[in-house]
Amino acid sequence: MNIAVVGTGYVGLVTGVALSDIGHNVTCIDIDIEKVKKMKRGESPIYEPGLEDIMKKNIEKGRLDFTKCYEDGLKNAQVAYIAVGTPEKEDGTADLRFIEAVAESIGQHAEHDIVVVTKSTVPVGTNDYIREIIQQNLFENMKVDVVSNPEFLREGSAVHDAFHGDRIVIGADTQSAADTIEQVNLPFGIPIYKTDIRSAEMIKYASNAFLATKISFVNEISNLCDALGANIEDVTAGMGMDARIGNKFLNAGIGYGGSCFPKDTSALVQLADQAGEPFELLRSVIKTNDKQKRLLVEKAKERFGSLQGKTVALLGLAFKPNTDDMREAPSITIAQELVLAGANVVGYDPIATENAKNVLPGAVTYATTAKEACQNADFAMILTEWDEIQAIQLDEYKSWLNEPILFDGRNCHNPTKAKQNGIEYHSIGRPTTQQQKQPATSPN
Ligand SMILES: NC(=O)c1ccc[n+]([C@@H]2O[C@H](COP(=O)([O-])OP(=O)(O)OC[C@H]3O[C@@H](n4cnc5c(N)ncnc54)[C@H](O)[C@@H]3O)[C@@H](O)[C@H]2O)c1
Ligand SMILES: O=c1ccn([C@@H]2O[C@H](COP(=O)(O)OP(=O)(O)O[C@H]3O[C@H](CO)[C@@H](O)[C@H](O)[C@H]3O)[C@@H](O)[C@H]2O)c(=O)[nH]1
Repeated sequence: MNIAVVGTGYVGLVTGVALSDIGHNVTCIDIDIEKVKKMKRGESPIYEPGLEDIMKKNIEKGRLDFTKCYEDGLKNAQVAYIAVGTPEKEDGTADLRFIEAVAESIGQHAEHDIVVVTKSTVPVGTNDYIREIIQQNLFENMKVDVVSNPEFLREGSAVHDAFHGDRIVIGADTQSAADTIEQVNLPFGIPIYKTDIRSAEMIKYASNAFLATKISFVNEISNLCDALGANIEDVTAGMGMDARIGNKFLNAGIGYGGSCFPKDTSALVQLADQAGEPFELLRSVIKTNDKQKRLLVEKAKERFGSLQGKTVALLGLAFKPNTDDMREAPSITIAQELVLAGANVVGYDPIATENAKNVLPGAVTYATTAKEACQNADFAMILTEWDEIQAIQLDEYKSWLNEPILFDGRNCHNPTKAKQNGIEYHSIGRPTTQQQKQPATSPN
């Protein structure tokens, strides 16, 4: 099938590349001309493991192309995917201005019947709005169907997820549109779930809100473990053995970040308010997450009294491993709090440093290796569990840091081993080594 994909960010580019890899002819449209030039050369503008190889392969096979021009991109397209950003507005609602612009452009340039598929995460009801905008902009009367096809890929494993996702959700209000998009996706061999448009839109928000809730829940439990002397890893291992709970997405840490959970939880809270059904649980999830992002700095302040003049190495800056994405990374809040407390902050990330420079406070300096970040630092904080950072041996910290003090926001190391290595080790929901704790006198 001939397909246009509008927007070539993390979702659009991966979608375009994956659709071309299963045999479709794909033209990706983006307004960013520099990006388009780069992609035409087979270079990915984002860091996503495995993406560039498949991209190059399909460009060479003549199935994948890039353009800035809607007219060219839509000329032969039977299907057009919308994959532009839906960032958070100041009031927490989803900003639909990129969606509106794309819908207008599709309406203005569509030359024949077309199925428009929304991959972007959009509030319930938005696909009706998209259809309206397209129809208002059409030159002649042609058939435009809209389909909600939310995306569930995770950054860092986006290529794997595109080919091995758990489900493909297709929300349509005509059988023919649903069938067309089912046909497009059949070669992936992923289970397809068909429903109506509004339910499909809601599945996306509900899924992200549920996953965010799981993380805030486990973070609250980890803080209780800290206070009561239990170990969060043993607790989640025991919880996860219950098939109804499941053992995934139970890692306590420094809060969720990224381009999706923070904005999508806020958007759903706003949507719920507008619908007259306030979502108090989700409000608490967000509040817990904001608190959790500050936890490591609170622990450091408790340990040192004052952080004035202390040098801190931040290891890992991206919101999760295997991505260069810094959107809503907990490292932003942590670096801000540390700078505010008078600390000298040295950051290191294997991939995200250039993006970090745009969002971290100007006072932060950057190292090119973890070792360089730690040398002359009074303590280190692990913020992103990159393989490379997890692989740093405890005795290396001991030789690099001024004092062997480590705050591990991702529970990468074993507290017992840290103690054996003479490291003062603070982590999330697990015993701190080399510090006296008062035993609780009564469980009540
Ligand atoms: N990033 C993820 O992991 C992820 C996963 C699932 C769903 N989503 C959702 O997918 C959508 C896209 O997210 P993203 O992270 O890929 O966004 P992104 O910001 O990385 O990319 C958006 C792209 O759209 C382009 N663009 C903007 N306006 C345009 C226009 N008028 N015409 C053509 N191109 C235009 C931009 O230049 C940019 O390249 C969002 O709604 C997001 O919530 C994201
Ligand atoms: O047990 C866990 C799992 C994740 N996280 C954090 O949660 C955030 C999000 O992680 P993850 O979900 O792996 O990455 P994303 O790329 O943001 O993917 C989420 O957001 C996407 C955009 O909507 C969806 O498509 C995906 O299904 C959904 O997992 C990161 O900060 C992680 O560190 C935890 O703290 N503990």
